[in-house]
Amino acid sequence: MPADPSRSTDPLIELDDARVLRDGRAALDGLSLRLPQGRHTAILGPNGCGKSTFIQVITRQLYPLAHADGRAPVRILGQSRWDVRALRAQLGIVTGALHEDLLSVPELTVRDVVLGAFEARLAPQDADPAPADRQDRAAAALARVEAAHLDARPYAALSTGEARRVLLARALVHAPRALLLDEPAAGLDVVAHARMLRTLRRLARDGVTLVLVTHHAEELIPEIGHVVLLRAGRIVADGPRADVLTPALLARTFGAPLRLHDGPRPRFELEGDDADA
Ligand SMILES: Nc1ncnc2c1ncn2[C@@H]1O[C@H](COP(=O)(O)OP(=O)(O)OP(=O)(O)O)[C@@H](O)[C@H]1O
Repeated sequence: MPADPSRSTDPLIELDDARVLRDGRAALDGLSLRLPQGRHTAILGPNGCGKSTFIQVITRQLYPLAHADGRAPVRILGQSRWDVRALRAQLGIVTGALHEDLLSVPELTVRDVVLGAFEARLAPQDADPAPADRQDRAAAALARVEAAHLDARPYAALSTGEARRVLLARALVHAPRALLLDEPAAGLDVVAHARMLRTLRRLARDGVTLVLVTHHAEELIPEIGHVVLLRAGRIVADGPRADVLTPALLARTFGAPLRLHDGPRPRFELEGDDADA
């Protein structure tokens, strides 16, 4: 990362012909993408299109093949190499995989989970108790997502909706400029779902850039003005929301006649779908 990445005006995420093989097959097949700071973007596509692979590339759990000419296939804020801790301070990440990892340590409290972000670990280990400024920031991050009351609860005992808010607080504790969110409202009940979308809208309006990776239409909150459609590890379309979410491009992406009813509560309609069939 640069000496002071907080001043960088480089694109948030750049992929240059990124190719990732899994079991010998291309999960990302020459993906080129440029997501600038300040633009809320959704990466949308069906199961298996490469969304999780994309996230794992950003979190450095997977690496694209190197280019023969030395070009970097992935850059974040202009850097092709980055330290995980420095990255988290710029780009908070909320994924189901992180949730699973946190569940593997049953004694963690919610406060531990948020404090762990300062050390890029599941739980804090540097000092016990953590320094007062970190405690204050953890409390503020929990309050920001209306989860202050969960502070002392065991993370493993939370409901899905509560845990999702805590993950969001953990991602926000560094006041990152951007959030990378993997299906942030999936699996939540109707109230938790609406609350999560409301929180995301507020964060977007507060100036946190959102990069949302999803196949759920309802997560396309109005602040998302740019959409990238992905199919089989390739880009089908990349452009302004209204230009991209067309029946023709959605059909090409999902392989079926799909229409988006856009608006405050976007939803997909599969044409010809008959509940009695
Ligand atoms: N651990 C793995 N080993 C081998 N192949 C994998 C692995 N994980 C994913 N793949 C393959 O890589 C491709 C992209 O998968 P990926 O999980 O990135 O898609 P996705 O869009 O996140 O799907 P979903 O919406 O179902 O989570 C798929 O063809 C998938 O079968």
